[in-house]
Amino acid sequence: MSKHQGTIALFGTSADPPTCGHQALLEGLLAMFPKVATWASDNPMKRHCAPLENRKALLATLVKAIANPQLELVQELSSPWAITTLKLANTRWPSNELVFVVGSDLAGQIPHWKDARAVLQLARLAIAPRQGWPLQLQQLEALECLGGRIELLPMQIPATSSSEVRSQPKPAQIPAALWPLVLEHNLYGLATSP
Ligand SMILES: Nc1ncnc2c1ncn2[C@@H]1O[C@H](COP(=O)(O)OP(=O)(O)OP(=O)(O)O)[C@@H](O)[C@H]1O
Ligand SMILES: O=C(O)c1ccc[n+]([C@@H]2O[C@H](COP(=O)([O-])O)[C@@H](O)[C@H]2O)c1
Repeated sequence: MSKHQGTIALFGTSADPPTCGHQALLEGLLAMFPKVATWASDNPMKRHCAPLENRKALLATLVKAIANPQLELVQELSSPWAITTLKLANTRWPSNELVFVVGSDLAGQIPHWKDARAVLQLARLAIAPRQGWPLQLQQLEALECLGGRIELLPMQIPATSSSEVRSQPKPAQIPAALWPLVLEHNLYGLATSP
């Protein structure tokens, strides 16, 4: 029996915009978990560029392009607060084990999230490696001190970042399937980039 049988991987993202890194992360999760749920959310620690409606549409397009029945956009889970998302997810899937997935750049900030201890109680935490953000022992210890049950995901994800795409056009970091929407709504200045 696979150790992840019955587990649902939860992956929330600002998706401002989704990059090839988000795509690789979702595809990596699909190889490991029987079900993956994703949604676009606002982040209380960030100022977003595109409205949530546009970011949701971009992520929905990426999900459609990945075309795997194990992957679902569950936008109803969207909240700036992980605690709210996890309460909704537990109500929706009361019998499944839940794993909240983040990149290693977020490991250090999770103890400062709203109701961090409760967040770590409601789901296990899976950490995907992000290039340039090596996990530090103190970060893992701080999470474990709060009751975190942590899994490190063996994945290789390209070093893309949404903020890099926003600060300078980086067409190669945008998944091919997103281009029609990006051009239609003239998002991120990419319509006019060379
Ligand atoms: N290239 C990547 N490698 C590993 N993890 C990633 C990568 N891109 C995003 N993530 C993870 O995916 C989740 C959603 O990230 P988000 O949508 O904020 O993208 P981002 O590139 O980090 O955005 P920004 O640059 O605006 O901070 C976070 O948990 C983040 O750590
Ligand atoms: O709960 C919090 O305090 C909190 C603070 C920052 C980020 N989050 C969540 O972290 C996930 C990833 O956010 P982001 O912006 O890195 O894509 C997303 O689901 C956010 O709602 C949650």
